[in-house]
Amino acid sequence: MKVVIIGASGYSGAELASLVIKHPQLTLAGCYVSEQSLDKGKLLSDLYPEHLGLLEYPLQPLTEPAFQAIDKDADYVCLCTDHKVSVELAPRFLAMDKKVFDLSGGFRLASNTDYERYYGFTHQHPTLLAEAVYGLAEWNSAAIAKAQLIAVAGCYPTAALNALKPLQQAGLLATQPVIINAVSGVTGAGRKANVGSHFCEVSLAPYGLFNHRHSPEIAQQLGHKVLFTPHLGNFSRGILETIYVQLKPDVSSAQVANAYQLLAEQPLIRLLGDKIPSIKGVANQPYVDIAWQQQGEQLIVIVAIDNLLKGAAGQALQCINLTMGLPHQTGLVGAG
Ligand SMILES: NC(=O)C1=CN([C@@H]2O[C@H](COP(=O)(O)OP(=O)(O)OC[C@H]3O[C@@H](n4cnc5c(N)ncnc54)[C@H](OP(=O)(O)O)[C@@H]3O)[C@@H](O)[C@H]2O)C=CC1
Ligand SMILES: CC(=O)N[C@@H](CCC(=O)OP(=O)(O)O)C(=O)O
Repeated sequence: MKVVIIGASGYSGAELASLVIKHPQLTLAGCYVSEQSLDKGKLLSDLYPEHLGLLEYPLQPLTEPAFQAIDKDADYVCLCTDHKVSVELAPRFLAMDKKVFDLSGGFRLASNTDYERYYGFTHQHPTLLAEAVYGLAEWNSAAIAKAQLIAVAGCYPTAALNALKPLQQAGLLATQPVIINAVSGVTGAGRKANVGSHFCEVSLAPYGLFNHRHSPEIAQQLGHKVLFTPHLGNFSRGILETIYVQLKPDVSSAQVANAYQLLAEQPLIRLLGDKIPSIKGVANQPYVDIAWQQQGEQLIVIVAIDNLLKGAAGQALQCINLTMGLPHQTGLVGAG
């Protein structure tokens, strides 16, 4: 399959390019940036010297001739662009009958009202919200395999949902909101310059209190209320979430362990038992690491992912694998 990446100069786009190029059954058919991009014409490896010798791909401006070339040459289009840009671009590629993998939040929520409230824009293609399949690979694999538009799950939601869905499905959550405290590395904020993610400014601080766009995404997919607070930490990549769960009365530790057995055979999920997940354990890895401890009705779940891999490019590749009938981990673990 031939894959093009729109927004290839960004952190998630470049990560995805580096995965596609090593995948045994994919060809990287083009790397695109905006028509006005300061990076157009540069090689991806000029921007990311760690990929020297691997990503010698020119960054092409997304012009009308580029759209025609994509129509002719590509099977899959990956949008590694801002939400609003993705909302504009996806219908164009869907009309060309391409499969579209959108890494933004542009098609993840069901309601246009939530776009206005949490994203600050009115969705221009609300009918596609019902058509888009949520790309949380372990939980939605059958629908992803058949979908034309995949809304790859958000980074914080990927960690939270893998940690909480087993408990929710087993009916173990009490009615109180689940409290999610999350810390992300700075690549989560994207590559372009901005004071908030400047080296000298970042320490450790919460943001998006009560109104982060991942709150409705997690609640919608979990079917349970959450109180989600992200923090920005002074490291490059990785997300760690400490999640406080009130269990229903008399839920035993065996019931909790049984609930997580649902994930035990998943190749990209690691249940760590009595080891504690950490950023170090997942940085540059495609896995979700999960562990928990229980005291009576209180459960603390710790979950960690790499925001650019399982939280973005890795999960996008996992979704591509599913549409091709390949195992989840092809191109992500070992020789594929
Ligand atoms: N970083 C992360 O950890 C994660 C990011 N995501 C999502 O993925 C998307 C990309 O994020 P990230 O990689 O961090 O973003 P970056 O800001 O690092 O990259 C954005 C990319 O989009 C390009 N771009 C901007 N405007 C256009 C346009 N009109 N047409 C084509 N290309 C354009 C940029 O290049 P240029 O401006 O030079 O044209 C750049 O290549 C976002 O929606 C984000 O929410 C999802 C999960 C995790
Ligand atoms: C540290 C940081 O700024 N993180 C971003 C989330 C990462 C991202 O781009 O979000 P999606 O997974 O929804 O695409 C934020 O809080 O908006």
